[in-house]
Amino acid sequence: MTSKGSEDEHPSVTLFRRYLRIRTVQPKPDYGAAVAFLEERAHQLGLSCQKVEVAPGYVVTVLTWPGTNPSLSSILLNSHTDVVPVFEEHWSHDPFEAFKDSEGYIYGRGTQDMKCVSMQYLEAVRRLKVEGHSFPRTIHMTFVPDEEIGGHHGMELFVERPEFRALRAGFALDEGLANPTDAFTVFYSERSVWWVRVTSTGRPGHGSRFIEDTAAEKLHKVVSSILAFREKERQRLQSNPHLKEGAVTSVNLTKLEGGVAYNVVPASMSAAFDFRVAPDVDLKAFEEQLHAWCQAAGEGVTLEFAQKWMKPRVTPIDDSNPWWSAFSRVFKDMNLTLEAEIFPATTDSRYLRAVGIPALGFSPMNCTPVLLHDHDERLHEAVFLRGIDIYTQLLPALASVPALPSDS
Ligand SMILES: CSCC[C@H](NC=O)C(=O)O
Ligand SMILES: [Zn+2]
Ligand SMILES: [Zn+2]
Repeated sequence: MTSKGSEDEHPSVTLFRRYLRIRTVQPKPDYGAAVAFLEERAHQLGLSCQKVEVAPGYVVTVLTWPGTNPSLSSILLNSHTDVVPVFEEHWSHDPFEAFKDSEGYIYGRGTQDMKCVSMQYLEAVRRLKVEGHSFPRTIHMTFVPDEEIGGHHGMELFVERPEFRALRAGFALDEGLANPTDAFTVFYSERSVWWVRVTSTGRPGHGSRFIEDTAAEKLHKVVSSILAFREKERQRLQSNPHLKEGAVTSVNLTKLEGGVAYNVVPASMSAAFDFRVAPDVDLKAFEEQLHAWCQAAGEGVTLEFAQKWMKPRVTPIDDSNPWWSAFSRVFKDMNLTLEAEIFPATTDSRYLRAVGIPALGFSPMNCTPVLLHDHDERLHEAVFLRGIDIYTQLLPALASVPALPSDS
């Protein structure tokens, strides 16, 4: 049993565990320490390192391995540096110690989401460089802040910057999810996040009376309509084995607010919903449906958006897309099974796809339960190391895709 790394530990695993110990945990991530760590890696690997401060205190770090043909567009390997908070009392080990048990499981916040991927990119590049390879296309590794709370101080701003355009990204890889089976999952689109607050107003009065037109009754109607829709989508998913989670629209009631006392009927109450809208849904019609449910509940029921993504995009997964052909060919050649899905939640890939860059979400973790944002998030060191092998095959294939019409 070891918790700190031992003589015979693979150096890539030791590096991964060092990165896990940096507390880039929301809501107060230590971004400075992460950037310093990445600068050190750039130095070690002989890569240039650019720091782009997209908002005060929010730095995007870009490590670049130049290709031999600068006229070609580049490959962007993206990962976020922040991680979500923990409920420490529910963890078997300190989530920021990077404890490794006797079987080789590494426990820690970010082991799956997504410090593993950041280190796998770096270690694959290191290995390829050491072996003396070079490829036509430039490879940029971007390490972005703020993803876990929406990327509004990260990728959303970065894609608008001249420094981003100067990267000339032709294709991007970003995060995916673990797969508990022997197969790997790749994500070619994602659902649109809509956070909706419904506010209902009505007549107040004494809690002992049958007051007409109360805020609570009307809010109840809206909640019922939305939860009935939820059930319909749930059934649709459950009854069709070909449908995966990302292909239907989900919604959860996540907050109920209002009221001041047991015996005072409040004049206002609200409910908050987290919608994830499937990419084939007509968003205009869906918004009209939401308004219709509010209207049907009565007077004085309104809705507002805290998040409203309106640019769903799908990266083609057929041979019309040369990036897909190169990506999927590697899995065929390695005899690995790949399952293509729509990402059920939200990642920074949406910003990349929205500015026209084809992007695939991929975190090389098979035979691994999905534990992102969960207690005891962990990854087996062998799965982590296998991921480096996979990128060591993927990067040459992607960075050698011949010139495309979009390159000129
Ligand atoms: C509105 S942005 C929220 C982003 C977050 N991403 C990862 O978990 C998510 O809830 O999907
Ligand atoms: Zn993530
Ligand atoms: Zn996350």
